[in-house]
Amino acid sequence: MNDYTVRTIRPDETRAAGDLFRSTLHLGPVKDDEWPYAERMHQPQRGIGAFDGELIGTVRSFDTELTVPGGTRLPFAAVTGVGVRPDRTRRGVLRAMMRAQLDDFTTRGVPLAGLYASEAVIYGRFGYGAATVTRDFEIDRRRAALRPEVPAGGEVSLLSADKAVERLPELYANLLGDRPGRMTRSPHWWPGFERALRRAEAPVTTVVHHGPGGADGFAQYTVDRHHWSQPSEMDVWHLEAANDDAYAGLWRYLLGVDLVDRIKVPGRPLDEPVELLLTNPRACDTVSVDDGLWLRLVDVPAALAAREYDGEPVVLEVTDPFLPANSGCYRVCPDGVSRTDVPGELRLTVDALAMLYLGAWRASALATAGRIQPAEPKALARADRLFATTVAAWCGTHF
Ligand SMILES: CC(=O)SCCNC(=O)CCNC(=O)[C@H](O)C(C)(C)COP(=O)(O)OP(=O)(O)OC[C@H]1O[C@@H](n2cnc3c(N)ncnc32)[C@H](O)[C@@H]1OP(=O)(O)O
Repeated sequence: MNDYTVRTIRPDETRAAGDLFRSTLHLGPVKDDEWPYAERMHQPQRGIGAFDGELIGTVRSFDTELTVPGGTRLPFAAVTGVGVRPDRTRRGVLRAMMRAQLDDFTTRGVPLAGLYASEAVIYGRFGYGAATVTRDFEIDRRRAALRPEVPAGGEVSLLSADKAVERLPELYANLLGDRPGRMTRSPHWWPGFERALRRAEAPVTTVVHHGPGGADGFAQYTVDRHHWSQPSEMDVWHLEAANDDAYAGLWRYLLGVDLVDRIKVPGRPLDEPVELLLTNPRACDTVSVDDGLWLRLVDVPAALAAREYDGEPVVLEVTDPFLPANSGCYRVCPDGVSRTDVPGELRLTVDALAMLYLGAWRASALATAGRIQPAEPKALARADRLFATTVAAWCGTHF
């Protein structure tokens, strides 16, 4: 029996909800001078709390859009702030909040939701699947020289913190492109960016790349340098380029920053050709490859219909225990997606479908792991082709 209730967080409870979430991550309450930023990150009516007399759990989201293969952008609920008080865990509080939140997305007609998972074992049961894969890499700057044929790039210029806050939202929107998994950054995302920029311990540097058509890329980084005799590290927080020239120009700049020994770049797309810029590709080390965005197809027919496909039809039999209206057979082909009574060729749960959806995982790889059960084994090769994408799925926006 549940001895708690789940309801929408009131505006006067927002700060307590934020602090509860922080405490579950072993962080202290938000400081008074940071609250003006943090408050703007909470979209009204999107916070959910569990109460048993006191607030014991919280989850929230903000509205944005996600690019799906083919370039269409779908409404997307960015889920964050998930936490349950440690003296109330493992009694179904998260499950009850996920129920309320996914029901709310369904009622409001939001086809996709996603999150970054603190642990990879939590969200599959609610239908979320790891739908992008990211790479962290590090460059030994002292060994990294650019190959002669690398494009020269354009001019790179510094941007003050005030100008970064003012100009980057529009610049980011202009260079978003159509890579699957990319998301628009809502007015509830940028305050976190501003807080990080203005409150960081080390100075944050923002640079913009200018091509023939104007600003077409930017990067942001800090340099950790304690003592002249110690190696110093650059941490690249953001690197966005609309084209190859901007990408090369930004790397030419970053590799040229003085008094830096190592450049650390987390959470990048798998197909980023950074090694190919270097005369010695081994100056770049992959440090880890991890799950990135966890995606939830809230409305399976709408989500399947919105993306592009290539190749021959496949019939998928999808099971969604948490949102059973999604369960059923779908005929998927480049001409469209329709529900069908024809028996499914490939059986899978909705979290595995999310792993397939942006093209990060091949159907045959999911079958190898038992995540897809093929009633018709030949359908795997067709599904591999149908769901393949020309560029790797990548979100690049942490929330
Ligand atoms: C998107 C984000 O914000 S990521 C941040 C997530 N937050 C954190 O990691 C903070 C620390 N952890 C917590 O606050 C909590 O442990 C939570 C939110 C992860 C889980 O909350 P709980 O109320 O304990 O989850 P609940 O009791 O509803 O569990 C639901 C199911 O998930 C499982 N589960 C929940 N958390 C975990 C975990 N950390 N590891 C393994 N299994 C877990 C439960 O065993 C249960 O399994 P079942 O479906 O077989 O019954």
